Amino acid sequence: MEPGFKEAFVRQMQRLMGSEWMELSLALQTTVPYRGLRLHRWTMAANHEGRDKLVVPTPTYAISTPVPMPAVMAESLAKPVPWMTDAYYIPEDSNLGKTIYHEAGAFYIQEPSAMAPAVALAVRPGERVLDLCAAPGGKTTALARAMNGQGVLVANEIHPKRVVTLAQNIERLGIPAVVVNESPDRLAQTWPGYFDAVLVDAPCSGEGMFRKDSAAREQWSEDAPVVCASRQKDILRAAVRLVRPGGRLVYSTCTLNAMENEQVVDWALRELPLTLTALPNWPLWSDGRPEWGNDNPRLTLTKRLWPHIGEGEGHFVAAFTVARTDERAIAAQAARGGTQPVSSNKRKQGHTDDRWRTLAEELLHDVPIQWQTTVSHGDLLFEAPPVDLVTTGLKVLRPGLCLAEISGQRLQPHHSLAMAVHPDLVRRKVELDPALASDYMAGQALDRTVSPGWNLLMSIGTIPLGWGKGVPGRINNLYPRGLRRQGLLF
Ligand SMILES: C[S@@+](CC[C@H](N)C(=O)[O-])C[C@H]1O[C@@H](n2cnc3c(N)ncnc32)[C@H](O)[C@@H]1O
Repeated sequence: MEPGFKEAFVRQMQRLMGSEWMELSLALQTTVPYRGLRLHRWTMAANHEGRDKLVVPTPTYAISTPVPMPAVMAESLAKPVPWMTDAYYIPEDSNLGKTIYHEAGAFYIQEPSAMAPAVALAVRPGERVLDLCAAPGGKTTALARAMNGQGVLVANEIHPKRVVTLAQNIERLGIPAVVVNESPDRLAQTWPGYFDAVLVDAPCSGEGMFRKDSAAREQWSEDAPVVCASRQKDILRAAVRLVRPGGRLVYSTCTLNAMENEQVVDWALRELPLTLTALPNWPLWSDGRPEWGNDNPRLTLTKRLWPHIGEGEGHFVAAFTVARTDERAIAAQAARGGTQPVSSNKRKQGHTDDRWRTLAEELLHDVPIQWQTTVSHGDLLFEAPPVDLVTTGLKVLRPGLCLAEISGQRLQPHHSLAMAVHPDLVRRKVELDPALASDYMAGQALDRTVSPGWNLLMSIGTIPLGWGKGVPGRINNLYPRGLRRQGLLF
C-alpha cells in the first residue's frame, strides 16, 4: 500500500483509473502542492489608474476600484494562474500571508484550482448572486470582486462556527455582502427563483486536497463519498429552486471521486431542470469522464483538474443553466422585474437614526443613499438589506455592511465600514508608511499630531486599515483588539 493513503482509497482509485493511478499516486507523494493568491484590493491591470473624478462619481465601496499593486510586490508574482484574472502562483514557503497587506485584504491566498468555480459562474455587476456553501469565503470574495460592489451578494454557511470565519474574511476584504447561517432547503423556501447565479461549492470527501492536507487523507473513509454524494444531491435540489428561470448554477468539489462528481452531475441532469453549459478551455484541465457517469456524453462539458496533469490540486467543476423552475420561482422572477440588474442602492427602508446621520456626515463627504437609513441588530447598525430580499425568519449574521456600533453612550464607526468604504468618500485620512502600518496593526498608538476628536481612516497607500481617533499629541488606535497581530511583515 502507498504510504499515507488508506487501502480502500487506493483500491477505489486503481479501479477507476487503472495504470494511470501510478502517475497520480507518484504526483501526490513526491511533488509539492501548488499555492496561489488572487489580488483583491490590488490589481496588475493598468486601466484602473487615473479615473476621471469629475466625470465618474465616487463609488460607495472601495472594492469598485482596485488600486495598482506596488511594483516591488509585483516582481515576486511572476507566474499568472491562467484561468483567473489577477491571480498568481506563489512559492510553497511564501510568507505573504503574514504581511500587513494580507491583513488589509489586498489579496486572498487561495489554492489555484479552487479559483475556477467563481470564474465558471461568470457573475456580472448588478446581478443577484448566492454562494450557498461559502465558508471560509474563498469563492465569495472572488465573486464580490467580479461584481464590483454592484448588485446583491449573499454568502450562506450552514455551520455556526464556520459562518463566523466567513464574516471575518468578508469584513477584511471590505465586501458589502449579506451573510446568513441557514440550510439550503430553508433558503429555497424563502427565496424561490430570486438569484441570477448560485454557486454550490459542495462539502465533499476532499480527495483533491490529499497532497496538501494530511488531515484530509486521515479523515477519509470508504463511506465518505457515499454520504457526501447524498448530501450533494440534497444541496443541489435546493440550489435549483433558488435560481431564476434561465439563471446559472455552478457545482464544484475538491474531490477526485466519480461518485461525487460525474455521477452527481449525471443524476442532476436526469432529475433536475438543468442543462450543462461549456466551460472555458482552461490550460491543463481535463474533461469530465462520461464512462464514470452512466456513459452520459454531456459529461465532457464538465472539467477536472488532476494533480498529476494540471498546475493545482484536484478540483471538479460543472456549470449549468436552469431551464425552468416551479411556479413560485417564475412568479418571483416576474415580481422582481425579470432579469433586470438590481441597483445596489435600492435598499429596504431602515430607520433614520439621528446619531448615525451626524456621525456619517462628520465622516463622509457625501452619505450614499443606501447608508442614509439603517437597521439595528443589538448594538450594531447595518445598511438595510436589498429592497427585494426577504430576510424575515432567517438566521442573518450580517444584513449588509456594518456601519457603526453603540459603545456606551456613543456611536462609533464600525471596522467593517473602514474596510469597505471608498477612501475618496472619507473626509479625514492618515496615510501610514509600511512600518507604521505594522505598528498600527499591532495595536500601538501613533505619535502624530492631528486635530483632536476626529475619526480618521488609517490607510497604507489607499488601502484602508481601520479607524484611529485624534487626541492631543497622538492618534489613538481603534484597530479591533481581536485582529491585532505583533510583527506583521511588510
Ligand atoms: C468546500 S467547503 C466551501 C469552501 C468555500 N466555498 C470557499 O471557497 O472558501 C463546503 C462548505 O459546505 C458546508 N456544508 C456542510 N454540510 C452542508 C450542507 N448540508 N448544506 C450546505 N452546506 C454544507 C461546510 O460547512 C463547508 O463550509
